[in-house]
Amino acid sequence: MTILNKIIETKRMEIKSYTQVEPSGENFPKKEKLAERLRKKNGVISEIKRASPSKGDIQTEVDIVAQARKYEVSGAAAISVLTDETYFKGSIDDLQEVAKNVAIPVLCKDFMISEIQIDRAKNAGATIILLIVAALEKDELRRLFDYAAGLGLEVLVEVHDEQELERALELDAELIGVNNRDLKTFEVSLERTAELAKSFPFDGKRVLISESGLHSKEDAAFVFGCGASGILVGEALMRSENPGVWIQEATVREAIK
Ligand SMILES: O=C(O)c1ccccc1NCC(=O)[C@H](O)[C@H](O)COP(=O)(O)O
Repeated sequence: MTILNKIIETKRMEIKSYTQVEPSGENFPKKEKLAERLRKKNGVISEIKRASPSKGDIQTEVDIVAQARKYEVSGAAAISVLTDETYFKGSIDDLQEVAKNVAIPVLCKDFMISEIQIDRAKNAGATIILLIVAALEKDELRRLFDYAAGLGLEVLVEVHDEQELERALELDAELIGVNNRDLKTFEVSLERTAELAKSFPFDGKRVLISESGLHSKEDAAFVFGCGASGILVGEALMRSENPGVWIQEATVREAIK
């Protein structure tokens, strides 16, 4: 069984205990659309990642609000918050804390298989959700994509190969993420972004986001050079002594489109 299958199996169990989502009543700072931000200027989607299946604990005791503020003031395009508890030690409360305290787009990074998770994400202040093509049947993907869009959320559709890219394009997704991490072996290769960029329709509407395994400004330059408008970075920022400098160095050559 792959790690993705294992996570989805756990998720199916977990969501059984989710009850109807009551509106939180929170007033979240208004946020721009990520797609619009990335069309204007390449950027870093900066992640709050306490732990992961591939790396174990990364920074479990992090002050997430302080970390999110560092990302925001350094010019991050958006903040991604891992909300999965079992494998990533995150929570929906982490998401809500971040969304209350920043005015840039916030991605709920989880393994979505049901509308109730999307309701929870929206209620906790997310402006973007993730849908992983490999985790969903065709009709489920369409249903969840339309549901999120109907709530005014942006959807980052994650792909790993050509067939999945075709499915993302069938949805007319604007935010398409290429995950450089093989979820079967955990092997990371930025060549995955380079390969899929060859068949990516750079039409001014869709934006390509390179996800995972980016550790240096050279890595960032490589995928931006392939046509990516955004990079999604977790571990490198969480381990960095100065994540703000990391973000600025990764985007310095990308300032003008
Ligand atoms: O990070 C993992 O080990 C992982 C394993 C299985 C499924 C998903 C996983 N990560 C989720 C992510 O998408 C990453 O957190 C994100 O792309 C950032 O990656 P990185 O910069 O390599 O921390």
